[in-house]
Amino acid sequence: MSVESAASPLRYKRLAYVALNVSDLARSTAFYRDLVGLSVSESCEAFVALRCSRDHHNLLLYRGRQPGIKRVGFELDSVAELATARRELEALGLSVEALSKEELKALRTVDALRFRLPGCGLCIELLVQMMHMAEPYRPTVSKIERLGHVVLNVRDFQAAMDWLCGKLGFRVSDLVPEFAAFLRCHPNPLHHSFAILAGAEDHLNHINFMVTDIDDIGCAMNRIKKAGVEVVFGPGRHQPSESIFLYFQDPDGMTVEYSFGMEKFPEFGAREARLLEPVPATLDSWGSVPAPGFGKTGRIETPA
Ligand SMILES: CC(C)c1ccc(C(=O)O)c(O)c1O
Ligand SMILES: [Fe+2]
Repeated sequence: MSVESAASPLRYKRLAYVALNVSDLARSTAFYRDLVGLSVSESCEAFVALRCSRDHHNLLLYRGRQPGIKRVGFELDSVAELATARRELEALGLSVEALSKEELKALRTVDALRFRLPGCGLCIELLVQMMHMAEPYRPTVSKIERLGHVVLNVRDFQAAMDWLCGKLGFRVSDLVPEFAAFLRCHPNPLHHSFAILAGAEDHLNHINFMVTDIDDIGCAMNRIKKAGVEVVFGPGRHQPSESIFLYFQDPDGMTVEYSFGMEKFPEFGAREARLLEPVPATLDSWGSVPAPGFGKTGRIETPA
């Protein structure tokens, strides 16, 4: 299995936000605010916007018939880079959607486009400049550093790899052959902002928030258990990114991860992707075992 990434004109600044469909907007808003520790920037007819940074939103919650992932947004550096990305995506034969002025205004974003990842159909938004809020994000129950990554299970692992790394400019940081690929959105230095796992179905596996302190992991475990929320994996340490982690379930059963620590890569001269042994210790060197509900719930929204 190849771990090569093709040179691509697509250059990502960072993972900016994830949009989820939830069955009960008020219940999920309370969960992500009070237990996860995000702050609500806005609640409008279409969505609730929450953040863990100066951005207007790092998480958007939409009322949806089936819980799952609606889209994921990556920020690019400039309007010029967005124009390059549009040409590149169209040259790849993808159908690129422009956002209406109204939607850009509602999303507090200068410009953006959307396309779907062939295969699983995930809607990917590329955006430029989300509004910075006047007030800094004030951590509450946990010192969240950023929205860290999004992980999907995909039926056709190799096809997803070919698109993401062969055409869309993601780089492989680590590969567990035929099982998992941890991808960085080059030239962003984080070990992974996106990952795919081989699965029987296409679905969301989990979303991740990175915390600034190991105590945030320990305190979260007790806070979450006390609230009657199921811990579905951990605490433990991942070998790929070297992070310490804890996974728990949101009110719809979608999996949320907190992690502390992550390897960073330079833009040039980065180490090669490693081939990691497909054994449980690769995923957790402390030896915890995922519960049956880990990473199971979350439909990928595709057009009706
Ligand atoms: C168990 C899942 C797929 C996993 C494995 C490794 C890392 C990491 O190295 O950071 C993750 O974040 C994961 O979610
Ligand atoms: Fe993760």
